[in-house]
Amino acid sequence: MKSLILASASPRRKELLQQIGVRFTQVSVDIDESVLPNETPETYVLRLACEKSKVGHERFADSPSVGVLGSDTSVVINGAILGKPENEEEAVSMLMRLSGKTHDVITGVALTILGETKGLVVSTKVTFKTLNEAQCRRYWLTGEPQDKAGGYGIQGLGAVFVDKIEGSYSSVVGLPLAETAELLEENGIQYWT
Ligand SMILES: Cc1cn([C@H]2C[C@H](O)[C@@H](COP(=O)(O)OP(=O)(O)OP(=O)(O)O)O2)c(=O)[nH]c1=O
Repeated sequence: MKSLILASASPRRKELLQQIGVRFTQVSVDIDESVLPNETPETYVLRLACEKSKVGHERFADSPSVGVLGSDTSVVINGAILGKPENEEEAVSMLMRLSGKTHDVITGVALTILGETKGLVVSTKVTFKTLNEAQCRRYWLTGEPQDKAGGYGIQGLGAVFVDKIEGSYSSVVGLPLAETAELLEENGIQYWT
């Protein structure tokens, strides 16, 4: 049987993969997440997902049949990529940019196995209610925006900002489950075990 490694430090990706009954081990990998000049958001998240998966796989060079899954999530509004906010001002400005508008949450997923890396990108539309600055500052104090793309968590306290979602909920949280299950199955890794 082929085994799977999740190359991620994210507790949410771990929970999502557990949710569909995949057996795996989690390892964290550190890569440079800077955006390259002229890189589109889709190319960016796919490149990072592939890098996380390849860097993770290098650690298992002796076992090429081990599958390594990497993933990356970004929030995109009017073509601009929003990563994780570094401070309160950045978080408030990100959230006010998303206020009353529809943005895309894009997640890249990649699997490296037997010397090959296969990847995909899933895009989901999220529409925010109108927010005010005081609310965004109060939200920052909860500690939730700090480690999340776009500065919010749909699965947590940030759910109150969301008016509508079109597409994959799990992809917004960090791992599109339907598409990931298909990618794993095509490569001989089971879910629902
Ligand atoms: C929009 C949104 C993002 N996020 C999270 C998903 C990702 O974990 C994070 C974006 O950062 P990523 O760089 O994609 O992932 P990560 O640093 O958490 O983990 P790793 O690189 O080790 O795999 O934002 C939510 O949890 N909820 C949301 O609603």
